Amino acid sequence: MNLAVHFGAGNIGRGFIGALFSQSDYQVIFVDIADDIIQQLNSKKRYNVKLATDGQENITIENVSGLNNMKQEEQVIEAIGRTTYLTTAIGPNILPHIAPLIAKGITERVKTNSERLYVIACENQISATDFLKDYIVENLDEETKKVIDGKVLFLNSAVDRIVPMQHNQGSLDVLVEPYYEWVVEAREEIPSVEGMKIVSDLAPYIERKLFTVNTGHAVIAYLGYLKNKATIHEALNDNTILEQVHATLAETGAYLIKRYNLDATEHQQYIEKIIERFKNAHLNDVVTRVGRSPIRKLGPNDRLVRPALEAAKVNLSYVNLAKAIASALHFNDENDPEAVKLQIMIKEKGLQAVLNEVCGLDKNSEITQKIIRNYKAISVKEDF
Ligand SMILES: NC(=O)c1ccc[n+]([C@@H]2O[C@H](COP(=O)([O-])OP(=O)(O)OC[C@H]3O[C@@H](n4cnc5c(N)ncnc54)[C@H](O)[C@@H]3O)[C@@H](O)[C@H]2O)c1
Ligand SMILES: O=P(O)(O)OC[C@@H](O)[C@@H](O)[C@H](O)[C@H](O)CO
Repeated sequence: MNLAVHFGAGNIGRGFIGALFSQSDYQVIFVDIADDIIQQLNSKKRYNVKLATDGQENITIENVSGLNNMKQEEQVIEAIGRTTYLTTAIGPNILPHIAPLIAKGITERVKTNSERLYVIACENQISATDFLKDYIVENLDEETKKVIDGKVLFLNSAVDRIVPMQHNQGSLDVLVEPYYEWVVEAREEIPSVEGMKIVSDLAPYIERKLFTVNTGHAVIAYLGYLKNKATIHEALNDNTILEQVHATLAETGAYLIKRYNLDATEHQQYIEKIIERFKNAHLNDVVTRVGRSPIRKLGPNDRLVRPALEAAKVNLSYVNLAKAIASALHFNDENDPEAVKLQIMIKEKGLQAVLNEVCGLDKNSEITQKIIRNYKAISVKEDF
């Protein structure tokens, strides 16, 4: 049986990527720092993926186990030595922290194993695997750096499945939406995994996903948060929020259609399908999860700022994206370390400096001015 080593036994790890490997007859070793999850994986050796539908269908996931990367380094290195795939779903900010251990695993592996290793970061970030590769290479000695070409293949990917926070403390089971899409960029044949779609150019897929699913999600989360809505589906019941999502996705859509020569009707259907996915009340997806890590989400290459900048470059509207950015700057969840940090930064440095430092926006640019105007409008009047 082939092996897949997956870093991050969280929602996407167990509910999507690990599950697909298991269903494709791979043995799956999850690597995580959460002791309770690792212990349960090793004692139960199985869990259920539950579909967020009226029927709540169950899929049993087997051949799974776990390792703690902080406490079981040697075992992780040994597993990397014999795995076919090494995947992650851990959050883009965590990739630099797991890279040293992966580098150790690769260093040992290439000494004895000539089989190719396939590395895929499954994160909501453009070129996440390229970033992971750079972090890993920084941790390799010169000799290993010379031999990894051809022995380790780093493949970028786009992952799409809504997996909310789980409200089942003590259980490994994961509630997921039925829809999923996993697109991997590869220019040669790679070992097959059920549900993995191979493309030669990922750019249109990842941009379409990030700037539709994740931009739309962010708009609902940040406006929902401002209007005291607990969940995404509840926020979408508010017509002003629903209208704002449509208006913002019309802006990202205009950019995507122009940039990738998409069919406008098909893209509109894609948008409608995604908004229907957001309405799934079985998911009970809280706005604080979807809005989490606002500093990351406000980054220059992420779901809000990048499409606004791209739209501006080609003279397309970004009025509603500017509103979304302004609402993200108001996200003040006290349980979210990045939200807390962002609010302190705004207080101490001012909005213009934060837009420059966090979003990479020029202090005097038109987009900065638009965001500041919207930010102030929200401060004085919450319904906009
Ligand atoms: N949940 C979704 O709907 C969804 C969909 C598509 C993509 N994603 C992306 O997948 C990634 C993971 O998201 P998630 O929702 O599964 O998050 P999650 O918080 O449920 O899972 C992350 C896991 O990583 C583990 N972890 C954190 N730091 C670690 C470390 N240093 N070493 C080992 N393990 C560590 C955590 O313990 C946790 O189990 C993110 O990049 C996210 O954007 C999520
Ligand atoms: O995971 P994040 O924090 O980048 O974004 C939050 C949600 O938008 C995201 O997890 C979606 O549920 C997911 O990307 C759907 O495929």
